[in-house]
Amino acid sequence: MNGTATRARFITFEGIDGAGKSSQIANLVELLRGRGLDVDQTREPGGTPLGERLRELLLHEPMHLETEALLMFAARREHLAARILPALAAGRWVVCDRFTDATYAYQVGGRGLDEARFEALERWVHPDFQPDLTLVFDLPPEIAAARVAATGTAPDRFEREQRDFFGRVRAAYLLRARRDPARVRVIAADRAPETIRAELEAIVAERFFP
Ligand SMILES: Nc1ncnc2c1ncn2[C@@H]1O[C@H](COP(=O)(O)OP(=O)(O)OP(=O)(O)O)[C@@H](O)[C@H]1O
Ligand SMILES: Cc1cn([C@H]2C[C@H](O)[C@@H](COP(=O)(O)O)O2)c(=O)[nH]c1=O
Repeated sequence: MNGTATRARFITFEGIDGAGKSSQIANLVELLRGRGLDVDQTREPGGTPLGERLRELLLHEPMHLETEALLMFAARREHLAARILPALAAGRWVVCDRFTDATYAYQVGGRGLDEARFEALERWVHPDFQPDLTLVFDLPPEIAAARVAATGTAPDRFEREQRDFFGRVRAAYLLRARRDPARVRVIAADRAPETIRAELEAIVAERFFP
């Protein structure tokens, strides 16, 4: 990648559980730092001490669907105020594992949260603010489930959901991408890691370092 981007950017990674975001996030962060950029890598739910405590509840404690959506946005409000916006203002790039598209995909698409409630929360928590680029890792739920199972770690409340849940989450991500194609890029995640890495690098280069 050549050239210099003018301002710090907010880049988010999305996809169903097991889509393969983690290693590609690490690749991107390494790539950006290699360009001499200051990069803050973070995640949702989480990213702040309070957000990490909310994450524990969200991933393990049974709760009402609307409680889940409210806690996701509560953690996000804190994350924006305490970390994301100050980092961007200071010129640090922010790379985040999941953001509001995940609430649309999981709570609206997966669980059936009323879309108007989601929109009200999004408008409240971050009016006029969206990621500069969102990368949706797309793959069939059965492949993702096999990858998660192969890790051998105990599944959390979301990972224990059935295939049809992840089918709805996947469809909601793709709908969100179709609605905002300038921001959201879909990456076929059922390919070799090196192929995905190369595509990711090309997208970022084209977008920010033309
Ligand atoms: N392209 C790939 N092909 C095959 N396996 C992969 C690929 N990418 C990642 N994996 C493996 O799949 C598993 C899940 O990957 P990873 O943890 O990166 O997914 P994730 O999207 O971050 O998942 P989650 O959202 O559940 O944290 C890991 O064991 C990882 O090594
Ligand atoms: C931000 C956000 C996340 N989720 C779900 C999606 C995942 O199952 C977990 C987070 O775990 P990860 O594997 O570390 O990505 O939380 C959600 O349902 N809604 C959201 O807004």
